[in-house]
Amino acid sequence: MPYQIKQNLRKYFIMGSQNCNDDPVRVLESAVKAGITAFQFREKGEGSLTGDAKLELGKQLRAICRGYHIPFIVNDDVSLVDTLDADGIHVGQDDQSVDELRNLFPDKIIGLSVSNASEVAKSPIHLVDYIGAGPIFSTRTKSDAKSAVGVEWIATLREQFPNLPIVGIGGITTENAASVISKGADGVSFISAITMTEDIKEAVRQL
Ligand SMILES: Cc1ncc(COP(=O)(O)OP(=O)(O)O)c(N)n1
Ligand SMILES: Cc1nc(C(=O)O)sc1CCOP(=O)(O)O
Ligand SMILES: [Mg+2]
Repeated sequence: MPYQIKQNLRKYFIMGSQNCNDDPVRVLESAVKAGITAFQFREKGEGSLTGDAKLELGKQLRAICRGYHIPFIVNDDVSLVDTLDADGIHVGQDDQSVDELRNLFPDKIIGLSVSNASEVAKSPIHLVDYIGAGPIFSTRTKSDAKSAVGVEWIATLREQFPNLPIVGIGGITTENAASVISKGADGVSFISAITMTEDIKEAVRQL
């Protein structure tokens, strides 16, 4: 794996066309130029693309990440991993199992969401490359998001897993990102902090 996962989690941008008011290709280009360290293609939810249109957008976004040497991770959609030659996949508790994914993709990055202790207890944490912890703050971006768990969830995970790469997610903004890092996260992941800002360069700098 050519990436140093902890460093690459530092400013982890997630996005699909449904999140963007502007052209998603331009949004990602601005974000990578501004210094994001990883990208997740999450074409999901109301207004999202499907079929060939999703694939075509994925190809364009994948090419941008390749050009800037940042990991391109797909959300949920296992079929896209090989088709887009993604660097990895992010799944949640209700998606394809990590055990199956690790068998399918021994050398890819696998990220898993965990929101509470019981999810941790039933997850094969030893098989994943990083965990997404959240929602740390309340979010309006994901309609089925759980209730906010707060920054203490990061501290709890860090105590239990001193070396595991951890990224916070959910409601993370330029104002609160530092509080997530201060509790032990390796990085922050965010959608609206970039897709809803007027100034992507400045938002990435502050994040
Ligand atoms: C980095 C990161 N963390 C958590 C999630 C959420 O994944 P999931 O619970 O599977 O929800 P969806 O994103 O699939 O709606 C994530 N995508 N990325
Ligand atoms: C995709 C996603 N997953 C979450 C989780 O808690 O697992 S919260 C979330 C949405 C993050 O968007 P924003 O940065 O705009 O709040
Ligand atoms: Mg999922």
